Amino acid sequence: MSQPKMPVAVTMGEPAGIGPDVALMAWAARKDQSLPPFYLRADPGLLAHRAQRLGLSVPIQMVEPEDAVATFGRALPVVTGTHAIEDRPGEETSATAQDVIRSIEACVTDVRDGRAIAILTNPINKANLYSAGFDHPGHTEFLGALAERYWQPDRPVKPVMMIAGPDLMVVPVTIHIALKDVPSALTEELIVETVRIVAGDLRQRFGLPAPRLALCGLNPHAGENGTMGTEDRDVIAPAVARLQAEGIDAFGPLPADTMFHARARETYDCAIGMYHDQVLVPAKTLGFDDAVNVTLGLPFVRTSPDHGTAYGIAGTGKAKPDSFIAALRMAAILGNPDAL
Ligand SMILES: NC(=O)C1=CN([C@@H]2O[C@H](COP(=O)(O)OP(=O)(O)OC[C@H]3O[C@@H](n4cnc5c(N)ncnc54)[C@H](O)[C@@H]3O)[C@@H](O)[C@H]2O)C=CC1
Ligand SMILES: NCC(=O)COP(=O)(O)O
Repeated sequence: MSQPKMPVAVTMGEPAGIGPDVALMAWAARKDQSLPPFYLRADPGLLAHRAQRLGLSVPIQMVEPEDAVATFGRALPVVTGTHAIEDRPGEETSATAQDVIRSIEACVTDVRDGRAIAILTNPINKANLYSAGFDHPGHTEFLGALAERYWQPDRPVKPVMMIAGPDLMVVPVTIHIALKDVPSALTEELIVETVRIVAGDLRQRFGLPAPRLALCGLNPHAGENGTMGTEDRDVIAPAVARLQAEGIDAFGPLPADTMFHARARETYDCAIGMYHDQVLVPAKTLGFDDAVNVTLGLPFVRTSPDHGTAYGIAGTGKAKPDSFIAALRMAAILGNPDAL
C-alpha cells in the first residue's frame, strides 16, 4: 500500500505497562518493516527514559500532529498534553489515570479534526481508571460514547469489539460484564444489532462481500434441545432466523466447544460469541502475538494490540511489539481505504 499522508494517532495507555515499550520498539523497526507513520500523545520524558532502559536509540521530537509524517523517518513524533510522568515500569497507580483518559480523548478529536487517519490505543489498566472515576467498562464502550459526543449526538452508537487474527476473527456480543450477568443481558435484539454491524463492517471495511458468521451457543452443546439451558433455543436461534431473513449469512447456534478447530474455522469468516472469554480465549490462543483488537460500528477507525498492560515485563525488553505493529498496519489500511 502507498504510505498514508496522515499519521495514526497512538494513545499513551498505561504508562507503567508495556505500551511505551512496544511503541518505541515499533518506531525502531519502522524502516525494516515499512511501517506507516504514527505519533504518540504521551509524556516525552517518560518515553526517553523507557527507551534508555530498553537500550533503544530513539530520538524524540515534540510535534503537532500535522508535522508527524515529516518527522517520523528521523524521530519518534510525540504530541504532549500530559503531566510529566515518572518512568516506573510495573508500578500500578491511579495518579496517572486522568492523563491516560485525556490522551484517548485527544487522539479521537485529532481524527475528528482531520489531523490523524485513525486511532491506535495502547493498553489501559481498567481497574485503575475506574478508581479515578472512569465510568466506562473499557476503551470499546468509551469510544462509543466519544463517537456519540463528537460525530452523532442525535443517534446512539453501538461499538462492537472484534479480535482479528490471521487464523480467526471473533466478536463477543456481551463484552465487559460479569459472567453471571450474561444470560439476562443476552437479548435477541442485542444479538441482531451486533451481528448486523459485524456483517456491515466486514463488507464495507474488510472487503468481504458476503461474510459467513457463525454464532456460538451459550450453553453446553448449544443447550441440547433446551435440556441444558434455554437461551440457545429461545434467544439465539430466533436472532439467527431474523438475520437470515435479512440476507445475512449467519448460522447457529453452534456448540462452542467444537467451533474452533482448524476444519471448523474454514466454514466461517467470523465467530460471534455470547460472552468475552468464550471467543477471546480461542482468538488469543491462536494469535496472541499478532491479533488486533478493532472496534466495529464506529464512525472512525480504532485498533489496539490484543494484549494488556503486562506489568511484569514492562521496561525489561521482553515485550513483543508484533501485535502493536499489526494494529498499526490495520489502522493505516482501514483509515486509508483508497490505498487498498
Ligand atoms: N486494550 C486494553 O486496554 C486491554 C487492557 N487490559 C488490561 O491489562 C491488564 C493486565 O491484563 P492481563 O489479563 O494480565 O493480560 P496481559 O495481556 O497484560 O498479560 C497476559 C500475559 O501475556 C504476557 N504478555 C502480554 N503482552 C505481551 C507482549 N506484547 N509480549 C510478550 N508477552 C506479553 C504478559 O507478560 C502476561 O504473562 C488488566 O488491567 C486489563 O484490564 C487487558 C487487555 C486489553
Ligand atoms: N480483552 C480485551 C479487552 O478487554 C480490551 O478492551 P477495550 O479496552 O479495547 O475495550
